[in-house]
Amino acid sequence: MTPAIEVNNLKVRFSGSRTVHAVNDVSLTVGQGEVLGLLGESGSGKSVTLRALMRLLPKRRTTISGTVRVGGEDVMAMDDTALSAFRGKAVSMIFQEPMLALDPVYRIGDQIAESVVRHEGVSRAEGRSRALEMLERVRIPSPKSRLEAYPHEMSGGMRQRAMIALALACRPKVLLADEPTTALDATVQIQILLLLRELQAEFGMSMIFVTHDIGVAVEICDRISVMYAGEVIESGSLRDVVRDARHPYAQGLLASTVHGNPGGERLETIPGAPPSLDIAPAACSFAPRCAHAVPRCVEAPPPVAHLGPRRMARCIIPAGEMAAA
Ligand SMILES: Nc1ncnc2c1ncn2[C@@H]1O[C@H](COP(=O)(O)OP(=O)(O)OP(=O)(O)O)[C@@H](O)[C@H]1O
Repeated sequence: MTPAIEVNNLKVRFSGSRTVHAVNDVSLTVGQGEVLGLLGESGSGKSVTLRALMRLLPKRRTTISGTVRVGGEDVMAMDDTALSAFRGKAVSMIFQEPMLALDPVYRIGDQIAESVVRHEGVSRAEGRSRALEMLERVRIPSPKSRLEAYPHEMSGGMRQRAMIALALACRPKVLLADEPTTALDATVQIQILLLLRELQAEFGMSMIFVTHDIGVAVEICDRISVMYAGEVIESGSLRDVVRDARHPYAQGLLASTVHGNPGGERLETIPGAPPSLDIAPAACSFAPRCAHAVPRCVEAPPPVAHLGPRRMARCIIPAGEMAAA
């Protein structure tokens, strides 16, 4: 079966007052109906990767290479007309800040109806009835009267639900979620995660879910790719990565969270800071912070250890090359 999303060797570089190698050779595959978590600390390139998939990056001073296929379609080859049909119909995106998706000057019902009319060519009345159905699906209280509300008249959690209703109104096959629950308090966060998981299963959507929080990833993801300094350094099933991470950075990231450390031992932090992204990595980006690093780690790119079907780590230790180094 064609994967829902296939990214190969994606590279994104920004050049302005300084050069930023934000995404370095990222490859990802998301199966139909699968939820992939993109996990990593701030600045590791998660959002840029997600935006590249929808071609939402600024055109000026941005260099993108690699291939991106969504539902088998070559996204990099799409012209503006194809892109605007693709966004919101085949693939939708939700954000931490709902006002990036909602227009402050239009009523919620009109925004959803307009999107359905534009993408599906249905009548205005049908668009309105889909808007009502979607507000009901995301369990917004008093959905009929909320059709007439402006975004600023809603609470944060309700705006988040309205954004999800808008994103899913045209039943996209793929949903890209960029930390959609990070700004919410814990109770609302879990409600929104459960809602997303329910809608994902019901609509059979594939998803990439960006988060820096392993606790959130555990609630919603089937698979995990861990990013560090613009690279995917480990991928596998949620269970494999959380229980048996093989890359020293992934191990450190998990040991620094309660979820990765169920024994309740003292939480550890990783000493040092991520590297500057002004040059493309020529060796292991984590080596300067890695307790296991040997000279080879700073001299050449790390080998990719294939640890099983759809399971990999980019490090000499799982690759079994430590002794030879
Ligand atoms: N338009 C841009 N121009 C220049 N640099 C950018 C641009 N967008 C992102 N960057 C840089 O690219 C790098 C990766 O950013 P990205 O937003 O993908 O990180 P992230 O992992 O999503 O972190 P966060 O969770 O903080 O958003 C960062 O160094 C960021 O400053």
